[in-house]
Amino acid sequence: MRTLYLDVISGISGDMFLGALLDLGVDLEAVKTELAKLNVAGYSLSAKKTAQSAIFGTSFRVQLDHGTMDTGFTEHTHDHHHDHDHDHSHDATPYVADAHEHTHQHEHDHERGHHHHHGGARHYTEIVDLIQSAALSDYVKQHALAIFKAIAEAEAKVHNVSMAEVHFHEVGAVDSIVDIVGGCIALEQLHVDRVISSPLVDGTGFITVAHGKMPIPVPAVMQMRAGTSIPVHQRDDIHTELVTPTGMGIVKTLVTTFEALPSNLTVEKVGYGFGTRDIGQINALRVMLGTTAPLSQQVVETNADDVLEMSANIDDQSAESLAPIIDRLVAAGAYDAYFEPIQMKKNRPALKLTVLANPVDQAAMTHLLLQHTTTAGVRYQTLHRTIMQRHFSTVTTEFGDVRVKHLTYQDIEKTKPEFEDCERIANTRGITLQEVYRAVYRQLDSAL
Ligand SMILES: O=C([S-])c1cc(C(=O)S)c[n+]([C@@H]2O[C@H](COP(=O)(O)O)[C@@H](O)[C@H]2O)c1
Ligand code: NI
Repeated sequence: MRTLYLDVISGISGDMFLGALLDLGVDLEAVKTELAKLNVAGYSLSAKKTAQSAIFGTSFRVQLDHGTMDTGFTEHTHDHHHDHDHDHSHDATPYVADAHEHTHQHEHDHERGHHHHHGGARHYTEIVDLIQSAALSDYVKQHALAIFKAIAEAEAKVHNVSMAEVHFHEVGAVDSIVDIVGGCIALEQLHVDRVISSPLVDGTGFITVAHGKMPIPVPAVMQMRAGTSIPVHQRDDIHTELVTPTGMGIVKTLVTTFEALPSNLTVEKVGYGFGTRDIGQINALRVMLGTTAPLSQQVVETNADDVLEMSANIDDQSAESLAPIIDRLVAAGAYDAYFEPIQMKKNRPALKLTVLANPVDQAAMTHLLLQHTTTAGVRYQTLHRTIMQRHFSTVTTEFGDVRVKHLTYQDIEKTKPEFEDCERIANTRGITLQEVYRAVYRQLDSAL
């Protein structure tokens, strides 16, 4: 299963997220090509390879063209570094107050005595239309819309307005659209099956935006935590915002579990997406891209371990809608998952779902169980077990290479050709599975 792990060492914003994915190798030109399918113009993107604390990563920025914003307004050029860089007090995001009350504090406007106008503001509903009508993939549309919805719901609640009244003013609108839609495009290109995250880190204190001083976590971020158990650790030595509303919207929508880097994840790549502000330490979102090999193909060096057994009795869900949970649990790393027919209270024929998993995956498995079944609770017990050590070798036969599993316990040894390899060869060569097995054992015997 292809996994993206967010290591939120110093917060997360929209451009840190996209920067980190670009750092993993996503092609910026390909992202630009997809973004061009949106009816948004007047911006350019840059992704610079740069260093912080001698660590190289990617600094991704959205730059609005001078006087060519898609809004038709030609007020100012704004190189928009909203993440972690609010000294200029430019509130870039969801903006909900009456436009005429909002005085833009950007220096260009101050110099020219401009009152910021919001003729270019985009309502949440317009952004939804913009995304829905674009020729983007369903994956990108669904995920981007879900992120915008999470942010707009939080903004609506914080400012006590309806969703339809939430609007993103011109700079913030382009920036958020590019960060969010671009992030989803990048994610699709990485073919990620799941996104998991470390607990989040935010700062403390207050930041100044156009509306005044906002407590950290900023209200929209705090609101998005309502009804969730998203873990956030606040650093009392960092007095600025590290998690922006866009960053939290991305996390809330995409992340399925918050946990330490899974022990069975084979990390293929590490990427860093930089924020702009100097926070006295590396200011980056670190991401790891990796895969979890099927359990039967993992090396085991021990003869004993603990296994978590989880179960739930279910009497009110159709067999049809229950069945997919097994594949989801196994894809997320469960050793096994299965149903047993049972008889429940009120004479109801029902199913008992049992999951065997690594104890470190308890949170992830629980989340999947509660999300995809009707059960209101899950039972746990930790079991001790004896297991055979497991190693692998590759045997070359006249039909092709076959992986072989070697199991050992004290004086006991077992050897088993990998079923998937034998099955593939049997199918492509038009021979029986037995013929492939025999060819493998001939090679093993001749090596003795
Ligand atoms: O403009 C508004 S209404 C606004 C509200 C909030 C709330 O938390 S409510 C926060 N902000 C700040 O704007 C910038 C940009 O955020 P991005 O999500 O675009 O990265 C950030 O400092 C927010 O805290 C603005
Ligand atoms: Ni403004």
